[in-house]
Formats: sequence, structure tokens, C-alpha cells
Amino acid sequence: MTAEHTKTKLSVTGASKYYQTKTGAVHALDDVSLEVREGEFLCIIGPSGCGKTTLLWSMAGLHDLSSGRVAIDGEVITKPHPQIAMIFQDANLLPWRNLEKNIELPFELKGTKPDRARIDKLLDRVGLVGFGNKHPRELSGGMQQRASIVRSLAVDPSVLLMDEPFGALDAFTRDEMNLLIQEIWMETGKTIAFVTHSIPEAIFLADRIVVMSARPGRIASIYNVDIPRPRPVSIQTEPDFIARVMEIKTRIDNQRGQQEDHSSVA
Ligand SMILES: Nc1ncnc2c1ncn2[C@@H]1O[C@H](COP(=O)(O)OP(=O)(O)OP(=O)(O)O)[C@@H](O)[C@H]1O
Repeated sequence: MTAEHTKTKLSVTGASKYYQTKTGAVHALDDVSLEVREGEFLCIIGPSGCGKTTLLWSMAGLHDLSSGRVAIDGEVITKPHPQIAMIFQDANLLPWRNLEKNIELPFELKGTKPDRARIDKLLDRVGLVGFGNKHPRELSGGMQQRASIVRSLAVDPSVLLMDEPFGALDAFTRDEMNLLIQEIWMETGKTIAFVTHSIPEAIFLADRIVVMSARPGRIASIYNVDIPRPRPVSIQTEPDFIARVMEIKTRIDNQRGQQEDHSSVA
């Protein structure tokens, strides 16, 4: 984390979430409090089903909490907020629209004129110039995800929430996308909260890593990642990087072991 990342951009306070199902309530989040600082790159990791997506959706105002609250710049969020954009694992492009029309969709929904100059600059930035008239099926998964990044950034949000955005991509494309998002973050100073299953991806990208415990999701620990930027992909084979991966992995494994011990005692 750099010194300027001190102001809180997005705050989660005492967040708990129960899903009501036919077979009873599912306790997905338990009393989660978290601050994402302005301009920070925060990664959230944790075992499958621990509530990462639930937390991120709450941060986006996409669903209600059972208790607790989320605020952006101190303003409590109860519905999607224009300053917050979400990027999902699936690029979610409409198959019947070409790239350009997909990217213009948020403007149409808001009833405003597309910011062509900004869109063209972003398309250039992610290497998609000349693909505007292509349909999603004509593009690779990485290109589709680039387009979804352009669509999110086109409306110039201050916060990007990313839910395993590169999880479905092959390893090489994932490395490329991680470099791209690092560059975009460094250029734009956006505040990013990024959910991933991958410890190396989290260390590569983050200023801080929030590790969640198994369901109901709680914050188990937070790590600072003080590696200077820009971080090259090759950093992932360096002993210091591998030691960091092992440290976080060991802590998660120990924490899992403790939870299993507790459940066998109970
Ligand atoms: N709409 C829903 N209705 C009922 N239960 C749900 C719903 N959405 C999520 N859950 C449950 O809540 C828990 C947390 O789910 P969530 O998707 O937030 O976890 P996750 O950490 O993102 O999982 P993964 O890493 O597998 O994507 C899980 O047990 C899940 O089955």
C-alpha cells in the first residue's frame, strides 16, 4: 500500500447475510467489517462458498444485507450506485449486439449520450481498436473480458468491483489480463476490490489481501503486499513471492484445520 491510500472509499460495517431457502436459512456472511481505501487495490480470497460473491454484491448494492451497511464516501448504499461498476467472471456481453453496442449499453440505460472519445481511448488502451463491429461470439474469452472492462470504465466509475474476472481464462491470457488491469489501475487510480481463488493472483495484484474464513464468511486475516510496481509476471517465480504464497496458504490451511477440529468436537 502506498502512503496516499489513507482515505476510506468504500466501507462495510457489521455485514451479515442470510439467504432464505426452502430448506432453511443459509448464513453466508457474519459480521464482516472492512474498509477499502481510496485508490487501493484490495483482493479478497477464501475457500469456495465462504461468501466472497455475497460480500462483493453487497458492496455493489446489488442485494440487501440482513444486517450491517455499505457506504461509499460515507453515503450508505441500498441499490446500485453510479460510481460503482461490477465486472463478473462471465463478460456478460449481449450476444445479439456488437462490441460497440455492448459498450454503449450503460449509457443507453442511463439515457445519456455515449462518451465516444473516452470509449475509443479505452478500446485503444485494451487493444480492441477495429473490433467494434464484431459480435461476442467472434471474440476470444480474453477479448470479451477486455470489452467488459471497457464497458465498465466507459462511464468513469471511481470503484471497480471484480468477481473472479479472469477465473475462466487460460493461464497465459490470465497473466496478460493481470498485467493489463495492473496498468489500468496505475494509470487511473481507481479503487478496486477483486475477488479471486488464486493466492498468486492476489499477491501479484493487491496492496492488501483480505482472507475470509469458511462459511459463514468472516474476515480471518489481512495481509499487506509491499512489492513495488509495476510488478512483472516473472515475479511469480521469485523466492520471495513463493514464500508469500506459502505463508498465506499455510495460514488458510491451519485455519481450516482449526475449523474442522471445532466441528468434530461439537
Ligand atoms: N441466492 C442464494 N440463495 C441461497 N444460498 C445462496 C445464494 N447465493 C449464495 N448462497 C450460498 O451462500 C454461501 C456463500 O456463497 P457465495 O457465492 O457468496 O460464496 P463464494 O465464496 O463467492 O463462493 P465461490 O468461491 O464458490 O464462488 C454459499 O453457501 C452459497 O451456497
